[in-house]
Amino acid sequence: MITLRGLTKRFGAVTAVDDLTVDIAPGRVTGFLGPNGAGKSTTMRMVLGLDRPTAGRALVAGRAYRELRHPLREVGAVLDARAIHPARAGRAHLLAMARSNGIPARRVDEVLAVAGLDDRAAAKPGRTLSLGMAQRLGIAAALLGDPPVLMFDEPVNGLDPDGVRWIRQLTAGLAAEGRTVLLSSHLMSEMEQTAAHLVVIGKGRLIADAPVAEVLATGATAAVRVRGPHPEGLAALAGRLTAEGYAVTAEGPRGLAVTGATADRVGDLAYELGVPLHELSPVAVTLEQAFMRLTGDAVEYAAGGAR
Ligand SMILES: Nc1ncnc2c1ncn2[C@@H]1O[C@H](COP(=O)(O)OP(=O)(O)OP(=O)(O)O)[C@@H](O)[C@H]1O
Repeated sequence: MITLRGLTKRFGAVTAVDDLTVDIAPGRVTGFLGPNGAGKSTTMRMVLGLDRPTAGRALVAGRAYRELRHPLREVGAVLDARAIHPARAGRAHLLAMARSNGIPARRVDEVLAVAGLDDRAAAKPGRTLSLGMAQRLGIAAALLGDPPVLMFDEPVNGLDPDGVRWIRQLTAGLAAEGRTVLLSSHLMSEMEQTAAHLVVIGKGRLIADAPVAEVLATGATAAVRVRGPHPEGLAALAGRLTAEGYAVTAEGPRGLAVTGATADRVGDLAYELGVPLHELSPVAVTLEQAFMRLTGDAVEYAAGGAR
């Protein structure tokens, strides 16, 4: 279990993480979603004691990282797969880690096997590893202490389809063993098949904490297209919808696009107002749109922007 309570981190004028309170439960893969700059990495760094919270707490199994007696056995993480020793071979790196943490050397072979690194790959110096191989080595290191809590920052970044499939199977297996598994991503589509539960943040704030299906449903029912023969009737309907807090845009004189409302609600209001409709259809939104809608004005960098 990872417990965040009022977790806040400021860097000068920038509030990277803003009063985040959420529990990351064991036994399922939780996707940690948010646009670039949302504060995902900073949150993970605070869980690992690499950044100190400005306020609030980040706990693993009820304790701050620095209070953990055997940190490697409590939480494993890959924050930056490329942060590996350039000259040292993977196996030597893992052996050194094991030795300094009182973990038996045979565990190195176990985690290399789980990570799908054969003897040849494990003998290569870090700088010669592909990103996919470096990811696997990072994951092997995270698993070394057999920890009940695992955190991977953007684990799918730069992986080929086989690598993506492998990450999915691995993380599902780790969760099925009862571990807490937190994976960050800025892509909703990526998490759809990987995570069971989503924690969505934007500008450091919690936006959603719900099962994947629920988050998707929020987006999928959120747009409705309306057509009717009488522009004045549609204008009245648009006024009523706006008054109820829905976003309405005109699509020509005889059409409306309504965001945030269900087709049922729009249909009921049209009936109440006596406005005839010729079309009332939920608009299928893509996962990315559902995500953008959720994060809304919380997007710090527009799509296709910097970083
Ligand atoms: N050491 C730092 N000093 C100053 N600002 C920082 C520092 N680390 C992060 N930030 C800022 O905090 C905000 C959150 O960054 P963070 O890296 O946690 O977001 P993220 O959701 O992980 O995004 P990304 O996927 O792009 O890494 C950003 O505005 C970032 O510029």
